[in-house]
Amino acid sequence: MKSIKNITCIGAGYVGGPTMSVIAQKNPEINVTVVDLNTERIAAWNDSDLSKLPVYEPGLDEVVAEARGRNLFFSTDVEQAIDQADMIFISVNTPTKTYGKGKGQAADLKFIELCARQIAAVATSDKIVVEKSTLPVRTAEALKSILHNTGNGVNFHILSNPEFLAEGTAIQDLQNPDRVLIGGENEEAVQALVNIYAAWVPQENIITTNLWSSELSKLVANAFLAQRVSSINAISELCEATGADVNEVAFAIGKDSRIGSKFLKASVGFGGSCFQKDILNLVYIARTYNLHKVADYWEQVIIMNDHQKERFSDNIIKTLYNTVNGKNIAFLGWAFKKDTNDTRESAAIYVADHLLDEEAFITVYDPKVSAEQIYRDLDYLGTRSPEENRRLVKVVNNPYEACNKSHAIAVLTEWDEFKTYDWQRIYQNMYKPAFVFDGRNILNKKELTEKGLVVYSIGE
Ligand SMILES: NC(=O)c1ccc[n+]([C@@H]2O[C@H](COP(=O)([O-])OP(=O)(O)OC[C@H]3O[C@@H](n4cnc5c(N)ncnc54)[C@H](O)[C@@H]3O)[C@@H](O)[C@H]2O)c1
Ligand SMILES: O=c1ccn([C@@H]2O[C@H](COP(=O)(O)OP(=O)(O)O[C@H]3O[C@H](CO)[C@@H](O)[C@H](O)[C@H]3O)[C@@H](O)[C@H]2O)c(=O)[nH]1
Repeated sequence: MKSIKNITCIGAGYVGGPTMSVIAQKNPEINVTVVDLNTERIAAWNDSDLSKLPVYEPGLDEVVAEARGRNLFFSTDVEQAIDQADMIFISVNTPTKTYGKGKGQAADLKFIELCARQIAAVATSDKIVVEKSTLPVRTAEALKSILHNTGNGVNFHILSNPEFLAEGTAIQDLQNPDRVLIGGENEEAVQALVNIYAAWVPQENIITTNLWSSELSKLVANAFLAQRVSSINAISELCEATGADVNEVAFAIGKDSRIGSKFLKASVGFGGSCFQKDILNLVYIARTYNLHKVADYWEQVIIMNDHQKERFSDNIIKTLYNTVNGKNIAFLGWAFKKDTNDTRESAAIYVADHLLDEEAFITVYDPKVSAEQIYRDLDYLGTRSPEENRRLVKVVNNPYEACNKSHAIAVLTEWDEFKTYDWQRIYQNMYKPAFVFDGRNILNKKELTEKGLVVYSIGE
């Protein structure tokens, strides 16, 4: 197989953009073109002002500055990029289906299929097609079927190469991955992709498996990670009932090297575009194989997460004397975790929706999320009219303004800056008792209590 000179990635989102930037940075001799149908997104990737990149990730601007225009290109010309490429990554979205069979659980593969059909229609030379998107196990079979039936004599090899980066630490994760996973049948094709990663990843961290193990491992990794969060969140409720402290319990059990200390932070519930979607997908797959006990087991991870979000907003309502009607609740944070502008499935959306049902007024401050995005998230739920969402929810650029004249503050994202605020000043400008609900256990409860605030944390 000839060496790879041109890579194309279809999908310039949270995965395609950062992943290809790092591949281009580490392989200056390979031309990497990232294409997307979304012209606005591509324009933002090409913006000379690096603060306008469509994805906020610490360190991403530097990588883009180094590679863009040299061997990293962003374009809307999907067909040309497909035709030129030796290797094509498919990194498009695979959301949960919102219609038809499998609605609410199965992954919607229409974007993936569209890519395969477009590759089949355009390709005039042999290609390696890499599944970068997270996909149900055995999706490669469907891709093969579409690509191998073009009748135009072009050969396709399909690889699975799931991405394990976490948002907020994407560049660090990409530059120093715990492992790179490559699944495939054709040894030369596998080796071609190994070579690309070997430019910076030690060989022992590049794992090769069969296609199905690779596809399934991605879903399983997310299920295991999310399961740890739901497990500690389940224990947080028991801590609140018994006088134990979940932070102490997590620390104590995490010291056992068999358990480990990571991913044991109790919270208002996990969010993000992946955990829920991928577990629902795993549950759906298990059910299609009639493995109902397996499906029920993993479904509990989601059930517990929904319960945790609901418990958080219920506690706010209960503490505020059983009504938040007409009261001002300040939200610190809207993103699903710190250091990202991504809000997909953020716990903040569901907590807000619950409080708005109770006719609270909410003022949101998030250092990276725009007002348009916050309203889009609420409108998407369809619980109330867009006008009503705008009447009840205000978005501000200053945290002190958000907290001013509030009856309660809810911390929904663990942004570092929240810890360094002048909490005395915040206290002075709030209605009393001045309640704080720390959904991330990041604030210094003792200090805030001394200043007069009444602080509720998770699992304490
Ligand atoms: N976000 C993460 O942290 C993360 C991490 C690992 C894996 N994943 C997986 O990676 C995949 C992509 O996730 P994402 O967060 O980057 O999604 P995203 O929505 O940010 O980006 C997907 C992009 O693909 C584009 N697209 C869709 N169909 C297209 C087509 N036919 N031609 C050209 N462009 C097209 C969309 O316009 C969009 O910009 C998903 O399967 C996801 O599960 C995501
Ligand atoms: O101890 C913890 C750890 C995480 N979270 C929450 O869990 C969610 C997910 O966090 P994280 O996993 O750090 O971010 P993601 O970007 O969603 O990354 C996950 O999902 C990606 C998409 O598939 C995978 O690539 C990553 O490996 C996997 O960590 C966030 O809301 C976090 O606040 C907690 O509440 N407690």
